Amino acid sequence: MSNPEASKETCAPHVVKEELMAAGQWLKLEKMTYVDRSGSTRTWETVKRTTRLTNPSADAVGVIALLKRTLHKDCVVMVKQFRPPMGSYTLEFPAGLIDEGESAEVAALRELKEETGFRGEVVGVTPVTCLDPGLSNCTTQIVMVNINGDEGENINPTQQLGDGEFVEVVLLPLDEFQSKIDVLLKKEDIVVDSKVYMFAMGMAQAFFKPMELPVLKQ
Ligand SMILES: Nc1nc(=O)[nH]c2c1ncn2[C@H]1C[C@H](O)[C@@H](COP(=O)(O)OP(=O)(O)O)O1
Repeated sequence: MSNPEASKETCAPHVVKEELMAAGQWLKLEKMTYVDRSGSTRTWETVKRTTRLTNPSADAVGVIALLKRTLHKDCVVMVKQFRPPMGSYTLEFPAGLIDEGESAEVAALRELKEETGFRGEVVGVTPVTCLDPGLSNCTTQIVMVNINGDEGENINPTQQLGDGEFVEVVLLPLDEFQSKIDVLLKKEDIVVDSKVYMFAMGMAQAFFKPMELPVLKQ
């Protein structure tokens, strides 16, 4: 199939100018001027964090933490908190900004301990991923963590919350993750993070779809 737009392509798109429109302590709004692939100069309004680090990791980490306990189902450790930009409570993975010089793995274990009290062990990490690239250049790395729930400090976990932080820990069984989230959403005025719900749908497919294959139904 021929693409009429292809004949207009003259160059690789690139940013030529970033102009500050407004700035606060944590965020700034910029007007970015860029050249698109047809060679036309255009602008784009962009939100950026003022806290962007010089190290190569992402702005923030999200933590998929699995709590593993003897004689219990594996649970995903979630956090519920009031988020001012949403004007409501949200259901999210534990998360937070990466400090200068910190790796994503170290930041993940620190944030998990602070927000939930659990001590975990890293089992996987994503590359730097974008969050909402039409709005912002904000990035995150998602870190997979296992928690030995039979271990001393994980039996009675103690949060280490800062001033103004109010975080409720919510444990949801991994094998019913999506349905338990759906129950919470029906019961409470709460918004779920898209990463969480995508993970839940993926887990539901992984758990239940194989059983729906005709060959396994007999
Ligand atoms: N966009 C923000 N506005 C603020 O007024 N304050 C903000 C913003 N982003 C971060 N912060 C503050 C809030 C905390 O005091 C620190 C650290 O946040 P952290 O816990 O690392 O991240 P979140 O859990 O995502 O809030 O930054």
